[in-house]
Amino acid sequence: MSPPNATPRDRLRIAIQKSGRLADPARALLASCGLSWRESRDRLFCYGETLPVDLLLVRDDDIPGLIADGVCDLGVVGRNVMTEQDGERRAAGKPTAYRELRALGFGDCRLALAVPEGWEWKSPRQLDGMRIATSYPALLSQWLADEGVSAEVVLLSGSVEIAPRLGQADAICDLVSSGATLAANQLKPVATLFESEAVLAGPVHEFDAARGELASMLLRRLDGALRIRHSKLLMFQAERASLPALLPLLPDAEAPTVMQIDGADHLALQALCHGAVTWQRLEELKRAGASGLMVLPVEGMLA
Ligand SMILES: Nc1ncnc2c1ncn2[C@@H]1O[C@H](COP(=O)(O)OP(=O)(O)OP(=O)(O)O)[C@@H](O)[C@H]1O
Ligand SMILES: O=P(O)(O)OC[C@H]1O[C@H](OP(=O)(O)OP(=O)(O)O)[C@H](O)[C@@H]1O
Ligand SMILES: [Mg+2]
Repeated sequence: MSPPNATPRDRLRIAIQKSGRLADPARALLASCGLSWRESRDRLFCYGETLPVDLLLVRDDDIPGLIADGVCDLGVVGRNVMTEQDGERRAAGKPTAYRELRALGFGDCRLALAVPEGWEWKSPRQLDGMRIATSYPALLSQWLADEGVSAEVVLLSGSVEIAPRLGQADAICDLVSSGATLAANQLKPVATLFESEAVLAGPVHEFDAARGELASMLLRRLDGALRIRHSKLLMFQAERASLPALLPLLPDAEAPTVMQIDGADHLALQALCHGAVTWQRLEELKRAGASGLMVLPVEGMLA
């Protein structure tokens, strides 16, 4: 069932971050699915040219709500934001309104609990009666409940790491990637509450026929794009006798295509490798009997 205020549309609308960490990779990924757009003057809306798939450029925090309200059909957002807002909705007695359709492999980070470096950390029970600053109250409260800890959650919308130095909180719970921000604020991570990356989010209900077809096509293209994102096509020649030495060097390759040339023993091979094809790997293949090695980028793939 569609949300009540979803207006009938035959175009698909995807919400992405206007500016920030997820903005460029989200756009690049959708462009690699063959989408292109004409941007409005205010840079808030992009009209799909190659396909009827438009973009809405917004704050990342607004994306789950736009999907819940049926204003957008899909969104690219951090799993952290989606899950936090789902927790907040459920705490307010509202039903789940969106779900993760695909993990997108960028925007990796984790939600961690961090304490002042001088603390001797033993267990979450040390947090009993303490104040913890966070922008993720639902995820933190759930973790505290699971750990049986009774602590005060201090809600901050940003610059959470500074809260202990300002005396606003004893510990913090925030996103961590390199750990540099924690270190700069004399904090150390002691527990990971949640692992995150960017995801494609969609509604819990099915789309109507027209948008359903568009969404299915987009997901098929997206799967192809995600699969080949780090892939290379490797081409080379070898004697048949070298195959037992060569094949173990291609553990990440799909079954290679093997063609005979110049009689039965001289072969041409091509293999789609999903891992890194480094110089070192090429040199190992050469030592194992490969010649005429060529590495080609892969532009697209449809299974
Ligand atoms: N340090 C980080 N490293 C990697 N990914 C991160 C990091 N911090 C956040 N992210 C991911 O990127 C998302 C967007 O982060 P960003 O800092 O751009 O958001 P924001 O400041 O809330 O932006 P907006 O203005 O859209 O509200 C986060 O929700 C998270 O999923
Ligand atoms: O572990 P690190 O690599 O240091 O990254 C962690 C920091 O990145 C994010 O903030 P951001 O830089 O987006 O600034 P913000 O305060 O505007 O969210 C997050 O809120 C942390 O503060
Ligand atoms: Mg935000």
